[in-house]
Amino acid sequence: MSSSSEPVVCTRNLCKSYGSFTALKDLTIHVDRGQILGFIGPNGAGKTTTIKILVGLSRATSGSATIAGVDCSENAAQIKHLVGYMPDRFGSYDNMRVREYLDFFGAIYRIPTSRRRKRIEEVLEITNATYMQDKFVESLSHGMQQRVGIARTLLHDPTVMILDEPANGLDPSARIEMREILLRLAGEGKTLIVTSHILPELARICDTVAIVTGGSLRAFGTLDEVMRTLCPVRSYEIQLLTEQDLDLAIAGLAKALPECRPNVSRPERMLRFPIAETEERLSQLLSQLVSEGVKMVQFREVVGDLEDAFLSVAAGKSEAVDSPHSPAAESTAEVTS
Ligand SMILES: Nc1ncnc2c1ncn2[C@@H]1O[C@H](COP(=O)(O)OP(=O)(O)OP(=O)(O)O)[C@@H](O)[C@H]1O
Repeated sequence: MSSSSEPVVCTRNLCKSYGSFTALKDLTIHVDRGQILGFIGPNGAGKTTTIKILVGLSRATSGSATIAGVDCSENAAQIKHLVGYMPDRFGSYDNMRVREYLDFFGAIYRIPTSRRRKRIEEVLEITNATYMQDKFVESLSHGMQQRVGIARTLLHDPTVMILDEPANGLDPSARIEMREILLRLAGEGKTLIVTSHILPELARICDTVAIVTGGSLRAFGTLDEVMRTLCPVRSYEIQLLTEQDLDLAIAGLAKALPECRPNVSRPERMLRFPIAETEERLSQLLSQLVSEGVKMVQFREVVGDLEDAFLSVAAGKSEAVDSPHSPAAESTAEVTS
């Protein structure tokens, strides 16, 4: 078992080939206890391949994957106790009430009958699903089914939860509820890996993100690190008090950064421009405008989002991350762009 300071989930140079086809190349990522990793990639990127290895359903061709220090390929039985996996499809369970459904899975997890009833109550409470217990599973809305799916995944109290598209198909209020449940689970010490195509949703809950395409890791780090590395050209906007200030700012910008081509919106008295300069150059620009008496209402970066980062990767603007061998070395986004 791992010590509490070690990452709970750890893959090192993980590779998977199907015949001559390589589905996963040198994937090295880690997730600490109580953290949420957003695992992102387009269709066919290698997410399911990775998840199958992590849950002990598939053996890596080379490299290693461990959960709480237990090798996922060598100790599949132990891994099943450590991991709870929620697939993106609920499955079909005719004529089964929620409580019966959870009891059925409790039996599969070999939770003794004497403890099962109490555990079912606990997981229903955690997922705000107690009121559904006597409803037929088939009669539940998609959002309700997703919560019951999480309750099921929690039954055997796994250390790590892997959730495939938990927010898919949920309406905005169900998404908020799902987000709160996931954050609560992480707050209670569960380690979560979440895949999603709804990137703004992931951005709100993830501590770190890993972006894979074509079986290779393209970015890994905190959201901020990934954004900075994948989107080095930042967007700034300056809002001026009057039109006269706007003209002064256009002139000042042309003097300080002649290569910069701002977009001018006179009705908003706003200048917008992309910039790859250092913080120091930006600070100089700001000081210069102030010293020239330009009255500004705002001078700010327009922060891009995870979708921008993902699209820049999907468009092939970045190369695969050089997988570091030591997880401890990974405090920043390991991306080469
Ligand atoms: N059993 C298999 N035999 C051969 N190729 C496979 C097998 N399983 C997966 N692949 C291939 O490996 C690649 C990665 O597939 P994987 O299912 O991991 O992608 P994914 O990121 O989960 O995609 P999606 O978002 O569509 O589920 C794909 O090209 C897929 O066709």
